[in-house]
Amino acid sequence: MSASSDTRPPVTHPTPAASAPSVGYQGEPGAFSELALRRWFGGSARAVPLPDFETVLARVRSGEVDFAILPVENTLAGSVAAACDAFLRAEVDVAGEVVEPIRHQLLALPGTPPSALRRVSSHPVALDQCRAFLARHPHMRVVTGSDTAGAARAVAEGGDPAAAAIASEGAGERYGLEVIARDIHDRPDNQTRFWVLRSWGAPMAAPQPGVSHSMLVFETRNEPGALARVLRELAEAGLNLKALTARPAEEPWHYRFIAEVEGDLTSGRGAVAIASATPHMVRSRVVGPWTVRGPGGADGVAAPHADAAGCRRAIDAVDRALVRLLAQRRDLATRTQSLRTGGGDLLRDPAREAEVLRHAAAEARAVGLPEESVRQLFWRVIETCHPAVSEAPPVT
Ligand SMILES: O=C(O)C(=O)C[C@]1(C(=O)O)C=C[C@@H](O)C=C1
Repeated sequence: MSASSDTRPPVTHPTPAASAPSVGYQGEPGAFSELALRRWFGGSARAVPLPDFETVLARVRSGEVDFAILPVENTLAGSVAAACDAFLRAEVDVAGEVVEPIRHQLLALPGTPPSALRRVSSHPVALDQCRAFLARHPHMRVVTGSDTAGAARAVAEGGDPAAAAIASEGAGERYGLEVIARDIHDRPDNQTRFWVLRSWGAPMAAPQPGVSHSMLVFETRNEPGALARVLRELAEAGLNLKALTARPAEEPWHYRFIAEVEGDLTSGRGAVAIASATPHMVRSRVVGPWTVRGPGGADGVAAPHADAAGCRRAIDAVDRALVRLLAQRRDLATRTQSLRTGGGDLLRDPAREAEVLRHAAAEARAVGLPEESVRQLFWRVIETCHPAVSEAPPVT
């Protein structure tokens, strides 16, 4: 793989006309996909739980939901095959990517001693991330279910003290379960990548900062070197190959490849690479570009670490990102002010400030932060972005 530095302008990020988009996800409330969609869309988005990946894709394709979120790869369990296959069958666009830290908890009815547990259920991809824990507890029979939060709900509703589920702490809180064993995933830096999907042709809005990523979906001729020739065109264009996924095409022993690269395949050297690779491909389509958010993503938030020094480095990275976001916010606020006043004196808008504080409080509630404290912090944020605004916050 070759390194690349992306100096192109920011990727255009989709935002639907409505301020609170609807976002479909597979699973039940409390699923990791719901956490991921909150990271991308914030607390005000309407999360729409759906039974399976096919339904998620069908809903976003038909426009019944504005966006969808799809788990595509986990650092321990690898590609989420069913999600990739559903994506390959649907004509949808990737609008963004979220990298979400995944922390699994063993959940059971409150007061259950660990020795009483006989059965543990969860999504198979989640079970794959907790292999060492499950191997250490062979007295628990492993049962696969259709999602983590659904498994937690079933334990709560079933009332069986021998039953446990593996799911997020949030799912445990939602369904009134207790954490019996904490952080049981095989590595502390466990993460999943999710694609944010939209139907082709959905409106695009404000550009987002960050490195753009895009993908080539293709099939090759069944001949020696066909895949290597396509990949060489990408490498020679200086595009870093981030992930290569192979899924079976319908015809026996034929494959469909998803090559994800850092860079834009729709313009410049990326488009030239695609033109050169075309003779080596049977079918192909380019998807994206999009930006990445979350640990290891383009917004610079660091991954979780096992030791305190690693955590502090991660905190430092988060703090740097926060300050950069503040500078970005100040620039936007300054521009808003000048558009509102036609370049005149700074003018406060108490109604808008109240709205900003309300949004921040809603966001805080969604991620479990103390609302009042975040509200006050945001008053200081408005102040910091506008030194001229320094009075007490409006009462809402
Ligand atoms: O939204 C605006 O009109 C702004 O000027 C930005 C902003 C803010 O920082 O959020 C700043 C001052 C106004 O009183 C209201 C909001």
